[in-house]
Amino acid sequence: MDFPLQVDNLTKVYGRQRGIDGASFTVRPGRIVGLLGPNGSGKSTTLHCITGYHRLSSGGITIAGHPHDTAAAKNRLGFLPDDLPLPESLSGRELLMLHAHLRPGLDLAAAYDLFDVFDLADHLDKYVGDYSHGMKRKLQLVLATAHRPRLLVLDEPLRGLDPEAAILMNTVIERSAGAGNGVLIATHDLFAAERGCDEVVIVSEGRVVTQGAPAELLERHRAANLEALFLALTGIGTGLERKLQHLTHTLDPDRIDPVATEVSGGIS
Ligand SMILES: Nc1ncnc2c1ncn2[C@@H]1O[C@H](COP(=O)(O)OP(=O)(O)OP(=O)(O)O)[C@@H](O)[C@H]1O
Repeated sequence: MDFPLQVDNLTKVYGRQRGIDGASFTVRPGRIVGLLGPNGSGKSTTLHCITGYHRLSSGGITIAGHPHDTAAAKNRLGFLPDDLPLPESLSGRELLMLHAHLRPGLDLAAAYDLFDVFDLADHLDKYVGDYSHGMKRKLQLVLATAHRPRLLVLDEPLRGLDPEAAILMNTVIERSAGAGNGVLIATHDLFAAERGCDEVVIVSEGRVVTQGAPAELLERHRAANLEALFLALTGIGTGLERKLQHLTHTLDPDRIDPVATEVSGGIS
C-alpha cells in the first residue's frame, strides 16, 4: 500500500539561502505526524514543496504513490495554509463551486454539512473578504477536506480558532486519520503535538534532527517532555537561559532608565 506521503531527500534552496536540506520522512496511513522546528527551520518550505507551491531543488515527494506535482497527487491532497490567500471578492459559495470544479472528488453534500457544523451555512453568500479571520480558517478547512483527501496538510491549524472551533478542528484531524488517511501538521504547539501526534519530525536549520513517536523519542533521548527534547535537539535551550537573564535585567523596575535620567538632567 502506498503511503499518504513520502518525502525523499528533499532540498529546496532560494538563491544562496537553504530552506530545507535533504529531508526524508513519511506519513503512514492513519497517522498524525507533527512537523516541528524553530522559526526559519524549514517547515513552511517543506509544506510548500509538498503542496506544489515551490519547485523542489532536488529530491522527490509522492502523495499516495503519485509524484506530488501531478493531478493524481493534487486530487488526493488537502491543504490548510497558515496565511490566508483567499480571493476576497468571491462569496463562500462561489469559492466552493470553484473548488468543486478543480477537485473532481469533492462531495458537495459533505461540504454543506461541514459549513453547517462550522456555523458558516448562513454566511455562504457573503464576500469572503467580509469573513472574520476564524471564519476564513474554517472555510479553508472545509475546502481542504470536502474531497476526503488521502493526505491532509495543515499549517498551524488551531491558530485564531475559538475553543469550539478548535475542538471541531481536532475532531476533523482525528476522523481523517481514523479513516486511514495521513495528516501532517506543522505547529509550534509542542504540548498539543506531544498529546495529539502519533509521530513527530523535528527540523532545525533546514535539517531533520529526529523523528519518531513522542514516547519513543523521549525514552531514546532521556527527555522529560517534548519541549525539553525540542530545546535540546534544536540548540535553542543553550541560548535561552542567557536571553531570559538579559530580559529580566532589561525589564527590572529598579533599573535606572538612561533616557529618563538624560531628560531630567537636561531640564534641571
Ligand atoms: N521565498 C523565500 N525566499 C528566500 N528565502 C526564503 C523564502 N522562504 C523561506 N526562506 C528562508 O528559508 C528558511 C526556512 O524558512 P521557512 O519559512 O521554511 O521556516 P519555518 O520553519 O516555516 O519558519 P516559521 O516558524 O518562522 O514560520 C529561512 O532561512 C527563510 O529565510
